[in-house]
Amino acid sequence: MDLVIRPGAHAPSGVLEPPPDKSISHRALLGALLARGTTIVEGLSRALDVTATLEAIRAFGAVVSERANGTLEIDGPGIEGLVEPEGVIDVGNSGTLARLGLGVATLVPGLVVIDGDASVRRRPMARVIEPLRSLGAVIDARGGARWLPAAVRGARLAGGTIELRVASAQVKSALLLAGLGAASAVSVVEPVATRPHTEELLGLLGLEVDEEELADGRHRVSVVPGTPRPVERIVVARDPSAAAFFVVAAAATPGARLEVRGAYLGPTRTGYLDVLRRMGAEIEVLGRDTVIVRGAALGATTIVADEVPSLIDEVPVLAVAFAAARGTSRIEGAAELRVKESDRIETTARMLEAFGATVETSHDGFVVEGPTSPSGPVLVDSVRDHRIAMSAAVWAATQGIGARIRDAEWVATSYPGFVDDFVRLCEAVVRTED
Ligand SMILES: O=C(O)C1=C[C@@H](OP(=O)(O)O)[C@@H](O)[C@H](O)C1
Ligand SMILES: C=C(OP(=O)(O)O)C(=O)O
Repeated sequence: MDLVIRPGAHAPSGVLEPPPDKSISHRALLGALLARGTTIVEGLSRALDVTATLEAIRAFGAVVSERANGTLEIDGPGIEGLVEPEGVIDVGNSGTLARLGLGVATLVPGLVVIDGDASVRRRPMARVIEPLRSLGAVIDARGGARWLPAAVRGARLAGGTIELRVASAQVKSALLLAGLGAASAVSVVEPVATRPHTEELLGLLGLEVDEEELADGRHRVSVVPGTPRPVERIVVARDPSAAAFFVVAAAATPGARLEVRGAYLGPTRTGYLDVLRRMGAEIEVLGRDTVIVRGAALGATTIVADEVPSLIDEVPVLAVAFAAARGTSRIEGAAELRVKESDRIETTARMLEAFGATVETSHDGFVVEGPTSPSGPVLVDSVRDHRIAMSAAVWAATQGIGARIRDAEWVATSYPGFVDDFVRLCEAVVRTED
């Protein structure tokens, strides 16, 4: 489906309550699965990636019922009661479910086969499979244990310390979840701290989780194996990464004002706010979860490797801010972008070029010469990557130009209500075409 945006929209303004956080939603469901008893999950994301996790926990033995008010009541079998799924676990487009699912599968007695769509089949799995195997997991996968589909045979793992080369919350999470059934503690050392949602969940489930900042700047997290106790209620915070499309567009437009309410604002998720601040936008955080954005004429900046985990999913839309800013902006140390839903170094560059921007890519980042003054209409291929589609839509709106975004239905991967929020906040007139 193509999204056709008529000329005449404007930068987002008003109040945004972003959708529920995708990362936290995945964890809430896995927590409800691994704790034996009933958990109420409030405000779960309806993103397709999370729907895949909901199906997965059902296949592992959770019983899920939806209440009239939209909250979910989940009866989890607990680690001891996990069941061997009848069919393949289909992760769809979700790298998070693929990686965390490999960790959980080691706890399941019997065989678990995990597969996903064409994009997930291209994403690296050795980064999870190799360390799990080193703890005793029995896993095989396509291409010499590098790609999905993968097959896991439940086994009791040994404890130990794993030192990761890539900063990945997904890999860390897979190891911590698998560690729940290990013979002794599992520790993960990551080069830079990544999002802590699995650690937060395990703490909520009454498990012992330790964290330490090492002298060389790395971050160590350990979990002591144990039985999760059910949490009565998990309330999912709103998604700062979904908010980012509108926040960046407002920040890059002098005179625009946007208020975002209810978003998770933990330090590993808000790197993009720091970047926008140093580019000149006025960003104010009120209380625990409200952000007021006032747009400005932005100046150029450089994003360096250590910051990347705190804004990894926001890079396609931050690239729009780069293109709008005066001067040369760059991002480096971001090779991880090459192994997301698309190769986001190349696909972000193509998206910017469709608007007339000057971009040069490197192996681990790109450089953008701004400012760009796009004239419409523009044609952007989303390459079935939700974040490319949404970044292009908000940029077209800030410029008031017409745009056609191919395969825009993929926004539902993370933000099913995106088009509604876009139409309301940007006063956009849109139509969809098959
Ligand atoms: O753990 C998570 O929920 C996620 C971690 C990130 O991946 P990596 O940490 O593997 O880079 C991010 O890109 C993804 O959208 C969600
Ligand atoms: C990379 C993303 O998700 P995942 O890794 O779960 O597919 C994303 O949402 O941008």
